[in-house]
Amino acid sequence: MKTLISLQQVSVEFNHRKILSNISLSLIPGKIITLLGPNGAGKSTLVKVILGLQPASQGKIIREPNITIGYVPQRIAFNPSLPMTVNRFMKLDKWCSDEDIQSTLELVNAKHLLHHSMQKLSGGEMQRVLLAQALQKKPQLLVLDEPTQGVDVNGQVILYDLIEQTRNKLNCAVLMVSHDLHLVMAKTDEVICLNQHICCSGTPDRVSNHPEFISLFGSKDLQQLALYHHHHNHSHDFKGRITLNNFGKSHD
Ligand SMILES: Nc1ncnc2c1ncn2[C@@H]1O[C@H](COP(=O)(O)OP(=O)(O)OP(=O)(O)O)[C@@H](O)[C@H]1O
Repeated sequence: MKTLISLQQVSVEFNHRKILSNISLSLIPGKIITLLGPNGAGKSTLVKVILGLQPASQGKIIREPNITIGYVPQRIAFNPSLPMTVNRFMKLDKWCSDEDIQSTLELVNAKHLLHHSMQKLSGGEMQRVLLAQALQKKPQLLVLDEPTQGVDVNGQVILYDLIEQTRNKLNCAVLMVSHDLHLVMAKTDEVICLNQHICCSGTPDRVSNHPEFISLFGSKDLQQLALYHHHHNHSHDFKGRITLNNFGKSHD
C-alpha cells in the first residue's frame, strides 16, 4: 500500500533543546493513527512537522507529491465584531458550490447549521463544522489536533464515529491527537504514545497490554485521562535527553 508521508528518525530541536527524538512513522490511506502523550510531549510539534510547517533538525521526511491535507485545529477564534455564517466560512479556503457545501455539512450532520453564525456555535457544532471544512477538499490525509476539545461525552462519541465514517468513505489516512483514550481506542488502528520519543506504539490491543501503558492508564479513572501523568522506566532531563532510572532501558 502506498505511503502518503513517512518520517524516518526525525528529530526537532528548539534552541538546542530536543523536543522530538528519532520519530519514525508512516501515514497510509485508510489507517487511523492516534497520538497520545502528556502536555509538552511534542504532539503539536509532530503534527506541524507532518503538515510541513516545522522543519526537522534531523532525519528524513518523504511525502507523496501534491497530497491533499485537511486539517482540523483544536479551536479557532472568531472576531465577534465580524459576523460570519457557516456558509461563508465553508467558502473561505476554496470556492465550492452551495450543493457541495450542503452535502459536506450533511456528512457531519451539520446541514441545519448552514446559515448559523460561527460565533454562536456550541463546542460540538463548531468541531463538526471545522471537520466539514477540512473534508471539503476530499483530503487524502486528515489531521485533527484534539478534535473533541470543549465537546461533551455524547458529542465526542459522535465526532469519533464521524471521523471513522469519513475514513471509510474517503479511504483517507487519519492522524489525530487525542486525550480521550477510552473513546479513541475503539476507533483507531494504531496508537503512538509520545513523550519526546515514541515510548510505545501499535494496535490498541497491543498498546493497552503494554506494561508502560497499563502503568499509565490502568489504575486511573478514565474520565481523568486528560490530566494523566506519564510514568516511564526513564526520565527526561531539562534538555530533553533521556536519563534511565533503576530498571529502565533507553528508548532514544
Ligand atoms: N516554536 C517553539 N520554540 C520553542 N519551544 C517550542 C516551540 N514550539 C513548542 N515548543 C516547546 O516544545 C515542547 C512541546 O510542545 P508541543 O506543543 O509540541 O507539545 P504538546 O504535546 O502538543 O503539548 P500539549 O498537550 O500541552 O498541547 C514544549 O515544551 C513547548 O514549549
